[in-house]
Amino acid sequence: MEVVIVPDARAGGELIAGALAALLRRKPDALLGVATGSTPLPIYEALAAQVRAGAVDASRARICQLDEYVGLPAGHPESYRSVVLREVVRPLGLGEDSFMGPEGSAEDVQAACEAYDRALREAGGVDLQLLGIGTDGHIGFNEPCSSLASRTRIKTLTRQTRADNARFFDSLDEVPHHVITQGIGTILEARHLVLLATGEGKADAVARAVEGPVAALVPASALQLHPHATVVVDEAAAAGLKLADYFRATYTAKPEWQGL
Ligand SMILES: N[C@@H]1[C@@H](O)[C@H](O)[C@@H](COP(=O)(O)O)O[C@@H]1O
Repeated sequence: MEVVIVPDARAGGELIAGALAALLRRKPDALLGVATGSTPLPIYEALAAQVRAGAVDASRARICQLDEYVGLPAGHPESYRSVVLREVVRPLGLGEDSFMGPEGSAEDVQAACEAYDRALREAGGVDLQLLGIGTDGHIGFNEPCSSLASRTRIKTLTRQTRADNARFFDSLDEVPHHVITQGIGTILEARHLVLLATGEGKADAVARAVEGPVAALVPASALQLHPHATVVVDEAAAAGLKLADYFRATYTAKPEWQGL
C-alpha cells in the first residue's frame, strides 16, 4: 500500500485526476470505478478541467458505479446513479451508454446484484476504482463486519452512516436503510484501488485502515490485501498516522515516471 500525504483536498483531487488521465492515455477505453460522497468531487472537477483543456481524451472512457441506495424512485436526484451522471459522466462529455451501475429500484434486488457482478466481469473488470472512506471505516457501503470476501449484495446502513449522509436529503428519515454495494471481494478485483480521504473527521478511520490489522470491523483495511492500493490523504486526515514521516519521505523520493 502506498500512502501519499497531500496539503489539501484540491491537491489530492489533482493528483488522482492526473493518475486517471495517465491511465486513459495508456488505455482509452479504461473502466473507471467511481465513488460518491463529497470527498471525490475535486477529482472529478480536475479531470473534467483536463478534458476541457484538451489535455486528455476521455471520449472512450467507461464509468461504473460502486454502490446505490435501494428503493429511491428512478431518477431521484440523490440516487447514486443520478449523482454519478451529474458529477462524472456528463462533465466528462460522456453519454449514459458509457455508464454502468446496479439497479437500485429492481424488484429482485439479489438478482440485480448478481447481474452487476457479472456485468463488471464481462466488461473486462475495473481498471481503477476510486474509493472514499466512511467515518466508521466503510468502503462503498460495506459497513463494519462485512465479509472481506463479499460480492455485490444488499446491506443495511448503520445509524452513523445514515446520519452522515442525511445532509444530502431533506431529513434523516428520507435516507434509505438499504443499499446495494460492490462487495469487498468485488472491489479487490479492480486492478488499482485509489482511496481519497480528507478532513479531520476521517483521521481515525484512515489510521485504523492503514496501520491497524486487516479486519472486517474496518472494511477499508482490506486495501492492505491488494497488490496495488494507493491511499491519498490530506494533512488533516493523516493526523492519526504513526508512519506519516516515512510515507512523506517515501513519496518525495519516488521517481516521477512511476506515477501512482
Ligand atoms: N457510499 C458512500 C461512500 O462511497 C463514501 O466513501 C462515503 C464517504 O462520503 P464523504 O466523502 O462524503 O465523506 O459516503 C457514502 O457512504
